[in-house]
Amino acid sequence: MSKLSSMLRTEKLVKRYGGLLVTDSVSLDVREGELHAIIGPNGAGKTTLINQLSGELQSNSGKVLFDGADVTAIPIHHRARRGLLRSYQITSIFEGFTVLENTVLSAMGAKEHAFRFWKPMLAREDLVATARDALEITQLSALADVPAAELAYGQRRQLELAMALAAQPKLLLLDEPMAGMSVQESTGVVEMLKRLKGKQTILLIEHDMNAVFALADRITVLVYGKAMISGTPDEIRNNPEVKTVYLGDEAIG
Ligand SMILES: Nc1ncnc2c1ncn2[C@@H]1O[C@H](COP(=O)(O)OP(=O)(O)OP(=O)(O)O)[C@@H](O)[C@H]1O
Repeated sequence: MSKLSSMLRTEKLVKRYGGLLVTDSVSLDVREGELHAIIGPNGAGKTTLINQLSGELQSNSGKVLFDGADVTAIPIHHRARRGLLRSYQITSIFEGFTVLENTVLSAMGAKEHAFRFWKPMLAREDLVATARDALEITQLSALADVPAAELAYGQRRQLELAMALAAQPKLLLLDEPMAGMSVQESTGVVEMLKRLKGKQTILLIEHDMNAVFALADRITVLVYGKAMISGTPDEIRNNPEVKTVYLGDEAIG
């Protein structure tokens, strides 16, 4: 696949709640290798759209095409198994297991039906190597042997990301990965995403405009459920319609 090919595409995707059209015929294109951000004012429909992509919500009409296949009717866990993964969708963290063990479990779950071929977890060198890479990217290596129960909030969120990466998804859906984090922890996530850029296809929803404009290869602006425009950060920043939407909000970019 070339870099410009689509990893995820939607065609005229629709979600209605009664008379309320929350996703209004959205056609989106996330290319292989890019970090694509979705921004939009509160209530624009970002969370609804990501739920439709992950499979948590069924769409009323339209299509979700992932890695060349139509996954519109495919349930959430099967989408994840094909490599369309949302970070918090990872099996919950096992409190008594260490950071490394939790991450190895996630790597294992992605490769085979977990526990089917049970062996001592840390004897699986291939999985341990994958897990250690994920811990390095998320800067959790120093905490590898710490039980999950002892992690602070921000570190748990980092562990979720590490576990998501260890599952080696083809596309990672990240819904506000910095929410609830301290400034220092958020900076850590931005740095991590910079390191991942180009290596991992990511669809990011994030309210922090500075982070979005610093990170994204392309941005789609969602307004009242419609994809108003997709483009590079510069194209979005200089678009008069986008400026109008964000008028009164802090300056974007
Ligand atoms: N289950 C539901 N039933 C009815 N209306 C809903 C439901 N879920 C969301 N909505 C409505 O759909 C619209 C879009 O909501 P959504 O949470 O997707 O927006 P958002 O862009 O993620 O917002 P925010 O930036 O505030 O998180 C809102 O008007 C919301 O009230």
